Amino acid sequence: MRSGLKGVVKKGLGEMGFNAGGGAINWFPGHMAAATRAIRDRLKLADLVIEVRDSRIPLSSANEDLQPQLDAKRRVIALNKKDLANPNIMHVNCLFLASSFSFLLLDSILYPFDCKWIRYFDSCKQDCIPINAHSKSSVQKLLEVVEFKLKEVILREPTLLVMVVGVPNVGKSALINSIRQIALSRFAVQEKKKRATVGPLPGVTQDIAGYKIAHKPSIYVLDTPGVLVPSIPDIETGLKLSLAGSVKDSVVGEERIAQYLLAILNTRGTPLHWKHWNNRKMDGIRFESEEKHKYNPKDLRPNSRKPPDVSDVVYVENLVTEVQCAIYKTLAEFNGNVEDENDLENLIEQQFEVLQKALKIPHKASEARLMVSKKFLTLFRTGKLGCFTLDDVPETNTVS
Ligand SMILES: Nc1nc2c(ncn2[C@@H]2O[C@H](COP(=O)(O)OP(=O)(O)OP(=O)(O)O)[C@@H](O)[C@H]2O)c(=O)[nH]1
Repeated sequence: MRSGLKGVVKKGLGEMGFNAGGGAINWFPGHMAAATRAIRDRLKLADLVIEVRDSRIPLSSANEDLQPQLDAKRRVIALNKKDLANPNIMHVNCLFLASSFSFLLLDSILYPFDCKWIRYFDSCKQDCIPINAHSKSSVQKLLEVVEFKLKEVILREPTLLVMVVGVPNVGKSALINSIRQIALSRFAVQEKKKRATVGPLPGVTQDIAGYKIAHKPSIYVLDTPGVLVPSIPDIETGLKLSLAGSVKDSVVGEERIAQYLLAILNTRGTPLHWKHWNNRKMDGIRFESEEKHKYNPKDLRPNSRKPPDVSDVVYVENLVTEVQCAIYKTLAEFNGNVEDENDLENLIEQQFEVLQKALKIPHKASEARLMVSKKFLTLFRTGKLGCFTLDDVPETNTVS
């Protein structure tokens, strides 16, 4: 980890003060403890497990406590939300299965040179496929892998159980709904059409629910509540999980998560690339901060009865451009060293100020900083700021 970022992350420990012992980020409410026990029990019966992880954090979104049990099962890791991850390392053609399924491997020519994550999981002999749970074709590819892995068992078992597990908010329910849609069209399953509940906040699913997706043999998929480990190993993993939305915002605090995001962007120099994306627009940017918008922090639109002149899409596009322009300018004009903890903190403070303006949050708003953080995080989480992969590929296992 870069030194400036490390300092900010470390400082977060003291300032957040989650517990007297040093402030680890943990979210393990009662329902998660109960769900973890139930998942462990059901895992014994599962014929195959789809472990859903977040493509932006392929390692940090693994539930480490469940790994020994998952290692012993037929498993496919679905790296979901690939549309939000860096495409260079989550390329759409990067269906890569471990050597036991080598005949399904795509020709190596199809791999972009830096398809590092896919290569990493291959080096661990772990079947993995990047997906977008909302895309039928993407889920279809996952199903092909699942069916292939179940081929032997399908011949001898009348009923099969596929479990979908993962940390909160990685898209398990969205995936199950897509699987059911595909299955209903393919197998004409005679069953009342119930849907798994999908939501933007973590912890939506609190019960284990089964959905029949095929008959002869009957195949059931089990949706499970997202579960974290009782003790997240280090603060940076906790911050990454928070940034991806797997830890409830109130556990860490939106401001701290937004500061972490800014620290990542600055130390990676990401805003310097935004200049090129927005080159045409940047010249014409007008800051409209003096306009007094009543603001609803839950979404990105002003809470005004009169709709904005421009369409919603254009409004959000302009907002994104203004935000990117503001962050770019502060970084480009910054005389300090982003690798220095104090300098980086000063820069982030400046960026909070310009963000307030760019996000059109009134100067006197009592909770302006919180509103800036919420809006900024929403832009990141919806992919409006671009695609990011926050975890680094472990070097020791990377195939060169
Ligand atoms: N961009 C994008 N968003 C997704 C994708 N899959 C799911 N989502 C969104 O992520 C959020 C969480 O999805 P859920 O399916 O509720 O996640 P979950 O894992 O079931 O969540 P818990 O109930 O907390 O365990 C929702 O807003 C989904 O629309 C994806 O592939 N890409």
